[in-house]
Amino acid sequence: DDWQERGAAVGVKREYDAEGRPVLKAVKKGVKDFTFGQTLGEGSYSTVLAATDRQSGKKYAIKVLDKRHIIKEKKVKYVNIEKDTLNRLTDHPGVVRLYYTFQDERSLYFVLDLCPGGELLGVLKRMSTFDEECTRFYGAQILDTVEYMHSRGVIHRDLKPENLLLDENMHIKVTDFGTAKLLPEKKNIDGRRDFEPDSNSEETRANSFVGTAEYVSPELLMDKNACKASDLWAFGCIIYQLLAGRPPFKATNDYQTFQKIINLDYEFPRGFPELARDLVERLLVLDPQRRLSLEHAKNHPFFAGVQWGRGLWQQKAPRLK
Ligand SMILES: Nc1ncnc2c1ncn2[C@@H]1O[C@H](COP(=O)(O)OP(=O)(O)OP(=O)(O)O)[C@@H](O)[C@H]1O
Ligand SMILES: O=C(O)[C@@H]1CCC(=O)N(CCc2ccc(Cl)cc2)[C@H]1c1ccccc1Cl
Repeated sequence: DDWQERGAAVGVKREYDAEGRPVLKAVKKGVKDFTFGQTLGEGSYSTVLAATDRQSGKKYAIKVLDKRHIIKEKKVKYVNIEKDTLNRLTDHPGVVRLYYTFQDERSLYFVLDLCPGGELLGVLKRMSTFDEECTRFYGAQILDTVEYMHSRGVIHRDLKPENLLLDENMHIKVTDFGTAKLLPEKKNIDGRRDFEPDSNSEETRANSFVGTAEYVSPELLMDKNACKASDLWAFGCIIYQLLAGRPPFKATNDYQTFQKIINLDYEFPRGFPELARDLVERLLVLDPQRRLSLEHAKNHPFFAGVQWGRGLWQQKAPRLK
């Protein structure tokens, strides 16, 4: 249907003019502030559309969620987790930025960074495998972003090439935070916000969410709790997949994939680069306590020469060959 017909500027602020008469001022964006373009993709509960802010001309991706469907499928919790997580991850180039949210009677709207490069999975499928230089660049951008998320008390829990989008410079943008784990915030006396250290606290145990079979960590399968190291396990699977063209643990059904994971049943294809193999072997460790930490992964020889921090995000993405 015509998107223009929907919704209205939803937030209003009551102000008073010189004569004390109430003036209603639209303070937020609404559907009418955007011109909607092509459908970029569909999720289980969402449609993502390209859109242009009519006033600034800036292009965005707007994720539209159908309220009735979300309520029917009991996914209201995920909507709030996605919003709260995106509101916590506001200043890193590797995270899809949430600019506005608004709603109308039928839908919720998330105005996000537009990622014209699509999913890293799509690029990998077209290339079949990445060479070491591309794997190093994209691996470093992913790791840099995971470090930022963890520093903000966010465990992604579903890292995979489908959730790694590419922006107009073919740089990484991590997305899909509806299933993230938000570590509780500690109240500091000086108002600084930091987060409880990663703990296998009771509530994590209670979590029923399991990520995508090929990337789920053994600890999540064995005793239900995800920790920051679970994202490093998924990272190891992604590095393997970029170089091998397929994930390390892949079977005909999820149950058999889980069996391979808990038995660490995988092998490297012939010709898999030695340094990358060493990195993957130190990440795909069953015991999360013995798994390579994020800091050690950044310092692994495979990433020798990588400029971490701002420099990583200013350089040109390597040509995918
Ligand atoms: N910011 C974005 N820019 C460009 N394309 C996007 C953006 N966000 C999502 N997409 C595309 O839209 C599709 C739907 O994304 P969405 O996050 O709504 O659902 P999903 O997470 O892929 O599916 P599910 O909800 O079932 O996990 C994705 O496949 C993705 O390719
Ligand atoms: O948390 C917020 O930012 C507001 C608060 C006010 C509000 O009503 N909403 C929508 C709440 C909501 C969530 C899920 C469904 Cl299915 C319906 C309504 C929230 C909201 C508005 C727009 C987009 C997302 C959300 Cl969660």
